[in-house]
Amino acid sequence: MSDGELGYERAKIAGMYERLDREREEVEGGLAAVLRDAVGERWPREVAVRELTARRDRLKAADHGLCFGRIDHLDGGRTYIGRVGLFDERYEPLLVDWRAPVARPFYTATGVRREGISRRRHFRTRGRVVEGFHDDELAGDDTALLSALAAPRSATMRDIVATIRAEQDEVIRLDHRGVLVVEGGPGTGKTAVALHRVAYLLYTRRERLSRHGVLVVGPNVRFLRHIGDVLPSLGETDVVFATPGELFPGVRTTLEDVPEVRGLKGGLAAVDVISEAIRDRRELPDEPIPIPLSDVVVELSADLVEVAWARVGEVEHNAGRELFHAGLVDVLVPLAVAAIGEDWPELADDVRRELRGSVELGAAVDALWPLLTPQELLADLYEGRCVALGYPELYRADGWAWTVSDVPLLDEAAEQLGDDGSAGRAAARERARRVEYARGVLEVLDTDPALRRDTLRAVDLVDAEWLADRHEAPDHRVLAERAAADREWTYGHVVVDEAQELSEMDWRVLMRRCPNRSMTVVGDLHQREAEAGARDWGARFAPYVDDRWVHRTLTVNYRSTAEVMERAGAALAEIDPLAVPPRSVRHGAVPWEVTTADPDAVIAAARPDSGTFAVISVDGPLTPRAAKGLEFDTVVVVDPGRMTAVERYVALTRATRQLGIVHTAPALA
Ligand SMILES: Nc1ncnc2c1ncn2[C@@H]1O[C@H](COP(=O)(O)OP(=O)(O)OP(=O)(O)O)[C@@H](O)[C@H]1O
Repeated sequence: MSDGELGYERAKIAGMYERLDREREEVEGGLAAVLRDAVGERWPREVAVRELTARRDRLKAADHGLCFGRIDHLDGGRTYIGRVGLFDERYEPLLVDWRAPVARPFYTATGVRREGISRRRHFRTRGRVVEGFHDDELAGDDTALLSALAAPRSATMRDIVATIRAEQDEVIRLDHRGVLVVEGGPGTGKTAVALHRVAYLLYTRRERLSRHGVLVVGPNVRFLRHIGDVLPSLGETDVVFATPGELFPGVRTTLEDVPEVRGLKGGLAAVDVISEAIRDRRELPDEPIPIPLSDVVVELSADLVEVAWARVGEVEHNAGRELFHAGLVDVLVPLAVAAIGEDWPELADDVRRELRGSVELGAAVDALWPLLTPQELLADLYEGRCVALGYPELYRADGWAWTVSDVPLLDEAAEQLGDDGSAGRAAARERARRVEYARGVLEVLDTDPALRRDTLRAVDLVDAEWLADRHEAPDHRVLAERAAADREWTYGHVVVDEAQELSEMDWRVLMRRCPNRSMTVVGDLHQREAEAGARDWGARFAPYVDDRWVHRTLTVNYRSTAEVMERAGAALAEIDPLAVPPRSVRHGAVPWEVTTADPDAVIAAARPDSGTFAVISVDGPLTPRAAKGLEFDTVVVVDPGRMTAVERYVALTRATRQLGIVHTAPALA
């Protein structure tokens, strides 16, 4: 990036901002003129006001990162790409809206399919100033690939658009609307490919995806940080990144259960455990509960409660409370009428009304059929109820200390509990109140004698509902924030990385979040550590999509050298003697291996002056589990003999350049 070129781009983009400001002034002027216009027809005026307001808001929003990219066409032409389209005075395009067809190669061209462009330029801006840019030269040959692979890695993954290979390109563009499983050994680019597929889909299916967003699920926060830079650099922001421990709004956890409990919570039997726990919260009274009415006291016995239970039928627990309440009223009315011993026509109706409003009966409903949140249900289950229900292994002293495997159970509980409808009723009441207020405002304006009949009146331009909605505080959060905070949000596409680790219960959550089943699932069954994880993709997806899922394999390793992969081969053979390791495209240093009583000294000596470095051992600092999906230029693996075969395979396949192995010898006495 030369200074001259940067200066050129700065001037170019400053010119776009000038044009943007001018256009904004024009739109503001136009809007003011329409609002002043007292003679035009009502509807055309209203349409003009709405259109100009929308255009003004769009131009305002474009201020932030107005122009973010440029593509150079093979015929020598250039196109600048940004948030809105702008023309110069001669109607030549100055900036092209990113949604226009001509902008497509910015998102979809790769080294394999250049789509008529030779270069893609990404601008980095702060406010209105261009701070710098970087280029993807779409050379499409192996020199570019090999130099990219040989370059030292940083803490975050870069995008690989410039050097994508044919088998990867096919996956990125695959036109399959359902579940796509991408499998491949370590370093085959599964993660990189899944992220580029997101960028591609965000472009080609933008209608749907810009409304619903995309969810990317990765194994841990460090991994999400590692990959988080790839998508924004491809120009996309409607994406929520989450670990499985973050999929239930309001709960964020990285705590883990012991493997035995993880297994129990991960299997489908957990669905029944939740149902049992809910049923167990519906109580029968030990003693009859007295319900005083004005003329008599009736008693609510266990038998009567059972009759009311039976009337509720199959509904979600919280929604069932209202039916239970109504059922109790039904069974108590004849009892009360009989106890009063008189009979006049309105008596039953009076008693019914009184029972409905009875504080004592309301309290009885709360005690016998309590309103429950998912958190209350599970905490109570873990803190003791689990023992009585026959699941003592679920016991923990602090029921609220959430673990990652609790998240799908909380979600399941939320589904089975449902809501009691109060939030919806409150929202409807609030909107009705706002509309009523707006109607009042309009009436005041309309009857103002100062306004003559032939001048434009407020009611000519707006109605009460429009006015009410306009004054509702707008939700300024970007899609990703709104989606992440809403348990019932459904995404247009879901990407799952390290998918072999997810349990059956995790998949239930993800399928709920993605009812259209548009998913990119990447993983490697040979790297599965979790007991409740996947052994077979078909079995995982059959309950949701039968056999209508598609499988692709990536076979080339872009991370580790042939020498590193050869050393990792024994661990793979232990996991699966028939497995074929991915083929490396590079050669490099042979891994070193030492046995020592002083591993710290060896590790200190192995630390390179530059490049990323990690020490992987079962005791940390980086465990094999936490190292999943990550990579470093130099890796030292300590005591692989203390690891399971899968942990060893994961640990030994993290290095891009140099691998060292340290075995700790017992210190001499
Ligand atoms: N076509 C490519 N050009 C340049 N680099 C590539 C290409 N494909 C993959 N890479 C690089 O190879 C490395 C490994 O990719 P990635 O992490 O996506 O692999 P993975 O299959 O997800 O591995 P793991 O199973 O270990 O998680 C990354 O640094 C990625 O940028």
